[in-house]
Amino acid sequence: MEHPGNLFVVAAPSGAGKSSLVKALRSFDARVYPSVSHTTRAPRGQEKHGREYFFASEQEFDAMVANNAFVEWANVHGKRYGTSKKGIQDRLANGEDVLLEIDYQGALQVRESFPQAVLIFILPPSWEELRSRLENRGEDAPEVIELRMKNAEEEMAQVGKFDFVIINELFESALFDLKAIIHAQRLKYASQRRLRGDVFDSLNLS
Ligand SMILES: Nc1ncnc2c1ncn2[C@@H]1O[C@H](COP(=O)(O)OP(=O)(O)OP(=O)(O)O)[C@@H](O)[C@H]1O
Ligand SMILES: Nc1nc2c(ncn2[C@@H]2O[C@H](COP(=O)(O)O)[C@@H](O)[C@H]2O)c(=O)[nH]1
Repeated sequence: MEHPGNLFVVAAPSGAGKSSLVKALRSFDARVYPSVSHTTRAPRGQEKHGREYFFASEQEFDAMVANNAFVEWANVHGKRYGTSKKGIQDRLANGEDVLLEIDYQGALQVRESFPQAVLIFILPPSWEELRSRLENRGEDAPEVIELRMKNAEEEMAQVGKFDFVIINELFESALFDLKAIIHAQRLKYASQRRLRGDVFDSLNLS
């Protein structure tokens, strides 16, 4: 589907640091809109409905699937997560840049509907560091951490299907890489033509 906004998809195993990177990115770049997903998992800590996620019951999620309301959805770590069409289509159509923070299954589904989406994978620097980040975050029970570490093997095996890979070792360096990818995408001909059509027109460029 063609649309004027850029669509960025960031995937990573749980704990690699994608939420932290996207949050930091937003403090520099208000032009990129992070989509809020629906999930059947329970809220953690300070999470608020409509801010981190729309928390849905299994029945509510089933109804959205039946109504074809999702661009993508997947089972991740035993719960369901999905990106609603409503949340992103209008923004993209209005020329806004949208960023999805989702798992690899969802990312590959998004590519089917939006072939021009930019798929970015975040890797941790090591297995030890991934475990230590999950443990130090202090949000998940030990059995949940074990499940996420186990699932990370399958997730990381998908890295070659992505357009860009960022290794999140030093946070500032990974953030720089993320900003660079977004900036490069915005500098592409089609994006510039959409944003700066007046300049192209005045230069008599088509
Ligand atoms: N470069 C880094 N160095 C050290 N710690 C980091 C780095 N990046 C993120 N962290 C920390 O690692 C933990 C996990 O990060 P975060 O919650 O952003 O991961 P995530 O990939 O979004 O996980 P999930 O998919 O479960 O939401 C957090 O406590 C965060 O502060
Ligand atoms: N396919 C999708 N995956 C999603 C979506 N929203 C989040 N996620 C991924 O789920 C896991 C776990 O997240 P957590 O908040 O419970 O730690 C993580 O990999 C997210 O990226 C979505 O809409 N679709």
